[in-house]
Amino acid sequence: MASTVNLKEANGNQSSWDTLLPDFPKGPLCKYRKKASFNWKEMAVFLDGEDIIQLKNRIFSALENDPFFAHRPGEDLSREKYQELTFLRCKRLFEYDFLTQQEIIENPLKIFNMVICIGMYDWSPCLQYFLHCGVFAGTILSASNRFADLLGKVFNMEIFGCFALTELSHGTNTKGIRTTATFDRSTQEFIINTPDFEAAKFWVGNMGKHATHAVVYAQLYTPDGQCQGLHSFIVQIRDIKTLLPMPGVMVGDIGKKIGQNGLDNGFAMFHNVRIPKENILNIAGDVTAEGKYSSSFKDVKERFSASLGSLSIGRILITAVSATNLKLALSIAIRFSATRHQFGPTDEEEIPVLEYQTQQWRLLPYLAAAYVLDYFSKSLFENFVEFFAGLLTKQRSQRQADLGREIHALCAASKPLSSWTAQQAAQECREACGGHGYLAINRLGEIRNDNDPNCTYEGDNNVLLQQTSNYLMGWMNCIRDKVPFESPLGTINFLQDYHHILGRKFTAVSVEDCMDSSVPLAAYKWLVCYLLRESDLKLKKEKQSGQSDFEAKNNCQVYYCRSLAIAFIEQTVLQRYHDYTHDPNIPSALQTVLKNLSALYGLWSLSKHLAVLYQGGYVSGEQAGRFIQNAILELCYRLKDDAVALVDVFAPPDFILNSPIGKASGELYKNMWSEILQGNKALNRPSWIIFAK
Ligand SMILES: CCCCCCCCCCCCCCCCCCCCCCCC(=O)SCCNC(=O)CCNC(=O)[C@H](O)C(C)(C)COP(=O)(O)OP(=O)(O)OC[C@H]1O[C@@H](n2cnc3c(N)ncnc32)[C@H](O)[C@@H]1OP(=O)(O)O
Ligand SMILES: Cc1cc2nc3c(=O)[nH]c(=O)nc-3n(C[C@H](O)[C@H](O)[C@H](O)COP(=O)(O)OP(=O)(O)OC[C@H]3O[C@@H](n4cnc5c(N)ncnc54)[C@H](O)[C@@H]3O)c2cc1C
Repeated sequence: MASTVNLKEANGNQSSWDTLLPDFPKGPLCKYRKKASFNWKEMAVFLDGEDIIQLKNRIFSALENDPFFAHRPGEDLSREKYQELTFLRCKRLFEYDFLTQQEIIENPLKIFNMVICIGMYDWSPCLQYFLHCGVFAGTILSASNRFADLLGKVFNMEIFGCFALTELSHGTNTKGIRTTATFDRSTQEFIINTPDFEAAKFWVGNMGKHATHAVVYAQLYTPDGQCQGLHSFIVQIRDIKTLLPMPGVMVGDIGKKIGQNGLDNGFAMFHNVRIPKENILNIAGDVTAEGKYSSSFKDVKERFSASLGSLSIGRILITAVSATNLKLALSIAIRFSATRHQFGPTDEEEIPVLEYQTQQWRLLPYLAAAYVLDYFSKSLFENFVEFFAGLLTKQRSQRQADLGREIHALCAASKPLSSWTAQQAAQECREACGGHGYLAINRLGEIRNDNDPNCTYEGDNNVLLQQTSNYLMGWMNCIRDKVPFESPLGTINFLQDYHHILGRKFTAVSVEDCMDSSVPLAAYKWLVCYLLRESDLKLKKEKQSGQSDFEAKNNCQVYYCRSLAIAFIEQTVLQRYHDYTHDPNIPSALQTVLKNLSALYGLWSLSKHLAVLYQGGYVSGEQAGRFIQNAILELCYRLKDDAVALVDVFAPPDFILNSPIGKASGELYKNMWSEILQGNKALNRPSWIIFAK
């Protein structure tokens, strides 16, 4: 299957790369930089293109030169101050107006990169900004063009928006949402009600302190008393000038979280709040003036998916956000590992900890994952852009519907894969930096805590994976009946070969044989088919033993459907990266390192499934497992001299990375020491000490 992100010409030469990407300061990292097998600037230009690098430079330099974004070493901000600063920063982002509408239309990847650049600095202002003008405004935009006036106010920041789906007692289970919107024919209004406090909107980003308007999800009731299912409505929750709650609205802040504390997450209850009929976002359906429900979707299920369709972009971006956290954590841990010397072959000579096999094995597969997931999130974003264009032009073709389902199935698994990978990596990076990794100024704790909710919001990871396995299981009838099938993005097309693939075996006879990503890719195809077959058999067995559909499905998750969804997304992510890195147009100087990254990611991910590969008979004997393990170690070894250059490609400037041990100079101790001493309280005498006389 061809990937959608075009291979970008790494055109230009050293001098044009130098203009875009200045050299790093000289220092202890030079030793590794000299050993790299490729030019990091060529790689950066190849991966992003000059246009995107210019955008990144523009954003990074604006933040660095703006006093609102200044770092304050040693200062512990209170939550309230942090929320205030976040809001002021968010306002500044509007003033910068980094991208014009035209630029976004010409290259939608620019908005994607903008999310990442701002998030690299701090996720709180980034999420605040994009919840308002991405999630809130994007949901409205995809519904209808009758809200042009309101959208104008969004982009002028005259109003401030949030996206209110979750309630205190239901989140992932959106069918359990209990807020109601009842149509009143006599006034042509909807009446929004919260039945009790357990149905209060809860967790809503921007709602705690700032939002004036919310997209509120509620069960729509027509005057005949019928519930027409989940729909979304624009509801004003605070006065635009005073920020006092609107009549009938109780709104507040939910308090301190584990991370992302600049963002104000809030709750709201509605008591007979009246909104004009026009405020329904008629994505799934609408109500006539007489109170009749109408929908262009033929069944309840389709309506349900349409009303939740806007969640896909969030999940794709969370895939990218998590990959970004992976990059941040690795930039710090790899630069640290290349400059931190401990132990050595003799008493006189200490070696960088990156030279230890264990350190390489702990970090370098995550480095490969950062490259692979970054590429995947971009390519999936581009798939989404195609889908979104269809949505805006009201396409109702079968392809459009199938594309929506496929993107949903992909991002419902790529979000878990990416967020979990980043979460585990952040912890590994923290430990890989020893005690210094635990010092807050080095930022690994913040990265870990800010990444954490990526595993939960926009749908809990474990529950979302069920969407992907449901999608895959849905193809079983075609597979069994040998009916030809394909999907718009082609991600399931290989399943047509299901019967053949199941007969295949692992054929590598040496470690060298395993060094290309085609080896894990072939194994993954077998694994997906095997887990699909086993999940299908297990489901049948559960049903035959008298379990209800609900119970049967639940009893098929662990070791079956859950593993299936994970194997499928790992396979898909790897397939895209394999195709990308094996394209003959890749500049020759970059080919080897990119292929090594692809092979390492594939083998390392696959190695977590070794038990199932043996269990199902795809591999047998002692040697096969050994080959895979040794190939992983060999690839880590081959990549270790490239590791610093590989993080140089994606690490943001020092100001943005904001970690003394991760600075580009590699002056690990000088940087830490000066940061500690800059802290205004480092040498203070405590004011509270009173010694006994
Ligand atoms: C040219 C310009 C282009 C520009 C492009 C646009 C750019 C815009 C930029 C925007 C920037 C945005 C920046 C965002 C920044 C990123 C960070 C985001 C930070 C987020 C903060 C947090 C926000 C939130 O958390 S909001 C709350 C989110 N809540 C959830 O996600 C709830 C999760 N639960 C669910 O979605 C569902 O209930 C689910 C999926 C668990 C299903 O539940 P259930 O079991 O009850 O249903 P099923 O029976 O399985 O489903 C029925 C049917 O529907 C299908 N379906 C469900 N969901 C979807 C969907 N989203 N899309 C499509 N289809 C769906 C499901 O597959 C079933 O279909 P079948 O065919 O019957 O199987
Ligand atoms: C920082 C943050 C910001 C947020 N921002 C917003 C926002 O702006 N707007 C908004 O509307 N919401 C927001 N949310 C809410 C978020 O979308 C929900 O928390 C999320 O969808 C998970 O739902 P839940 O909390 O109800 O978890 P639950 O669905 O109750 O899950 C609890 C546990 O039960 C397990 N579980 C549940 N169902 C099943 C099942 N069928 N099978 C197996 N296991 C199951 C889950 O795996 C999980 O471990 C935010 C949340 C956070 C943490």
